[in-house]
Amino acid sequence: MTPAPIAVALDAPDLETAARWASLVTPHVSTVKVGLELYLRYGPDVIASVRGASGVQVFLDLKLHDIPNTVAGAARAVTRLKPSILTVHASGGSAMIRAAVDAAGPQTQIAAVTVLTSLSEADLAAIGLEGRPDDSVRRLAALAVGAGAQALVCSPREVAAVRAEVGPGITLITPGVRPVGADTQDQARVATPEDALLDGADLLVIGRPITGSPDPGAAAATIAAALRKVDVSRSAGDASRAR
Ligand SMILES: O=C(O)c1cc(=O)[nH]c(=O)n1[C@@H]1O[C@H](COP(=O)(O)O)[C@@H](O)[C@H]1O
Repeated sequence: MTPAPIAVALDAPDLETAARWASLVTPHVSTVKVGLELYLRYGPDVIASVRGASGVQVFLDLKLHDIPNTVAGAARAVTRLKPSILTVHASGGSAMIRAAVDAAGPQTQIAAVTVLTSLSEADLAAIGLEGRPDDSVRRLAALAVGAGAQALVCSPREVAAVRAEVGPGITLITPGVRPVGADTQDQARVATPEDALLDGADLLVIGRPITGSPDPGAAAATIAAALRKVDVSRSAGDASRAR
């Protein structure tokens, strides 16, 4: 069966746990995501450990955010690890995003994180981004694509608006995904896996709803099966769909 378009966030305190989660979920999902916790503790070797024998795609989520020269150097430094995706913050600006795109190897897509899914409208106002999150997300999405980003990270709440803004060729990645009834934890802008897919997401980042389960393999399989039932022909922007 084709693995579901899910990147499981391996936010684990130790490598053994991360590698175990990766091996349990990889029959069901296309991608595993290594973030700051694992990478800062174990360094580049963590990539090979979680990739294992399965050859699953590895998404390296370092959320680079610095001056263009520094980000280019950092992107070059991880090129040999061949992550399928590497994140940068879109708010680093056009020149920084362009530098990352130019420095990343051909096998790595640069994904620009628009507005963190943990931020509510009030949080955004407090950092000077007044108005609806959609507006900031759309503006940053357009900027990032203009700078050459091939992928964007946004919440599933905005993914339809972002798809309308950037068109079909850009990979849209949505964290902030919670199955019905799951605890939202520190995520502020969330939606269900089914809604994220229907609204045009290409890859769903899901961590604790899978890794916090007593059986991460079964949790991944359940969400993957639910996504297989989604009729993506009822696609983004279908205003008739109840929200
Ligand atoms: O870039 C990301 O992956 C990311 C961007 C964002 O806006 N929000 C967000 O939650 N993430 C990551 O997505 C994962 C979500 O994990 P859960 O909340 O456990 O499903 C974490 O690893 C976050 O670092």
